[in-house]
Amino acid sequence: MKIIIGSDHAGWALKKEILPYLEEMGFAYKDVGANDAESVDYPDFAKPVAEQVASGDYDQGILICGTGIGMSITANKVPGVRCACVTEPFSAEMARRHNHANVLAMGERVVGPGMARAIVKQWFDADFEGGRHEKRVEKMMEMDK
Ligand SMILES: O=C(CO)[C@H](O)[C@H](O)[C@H](O)COP(=O)(O)O
Repeated sequence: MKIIIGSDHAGWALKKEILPYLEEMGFAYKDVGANDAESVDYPDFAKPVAEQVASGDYDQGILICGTGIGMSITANKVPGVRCACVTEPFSAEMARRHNHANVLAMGERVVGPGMARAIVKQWFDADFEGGRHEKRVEKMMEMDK
């Protein structure tokens, strides 16, 4: 599992908490920044993460900003990306099992480090179920064409 992760200044501190957890889980990751709390623009980080997931260079992306919303709106503009902005583990699991989501967005101003770890665990523990969800995801992806 290859993961690409990015944040803006408002998600940087939470990203720092998540990176060692990814290592604990045995995942290789690439961090595209931000690298400190200096104010930056979230699309500058969401775009490269989303593009490199869409291209297949990475299996999954993680994006963290203040709320996760700006990151998710930006990521979902890239064809092939299914980004879910998640605030608790049940939605993380469902986003993977039903929506075949390939980018996780979270907000540092919304979830604490413990909740974020629980979200990340559920995200990577869950797999796409296929079946009745297959054609629904296909219908979504048709809109990228
Ligand atoms: O895009 C966002 C909201 O949808 C992110 O939460 C940003 O991190 C946030 O807008 C940054 O806010 P700031 O006041 O510039 O720190």
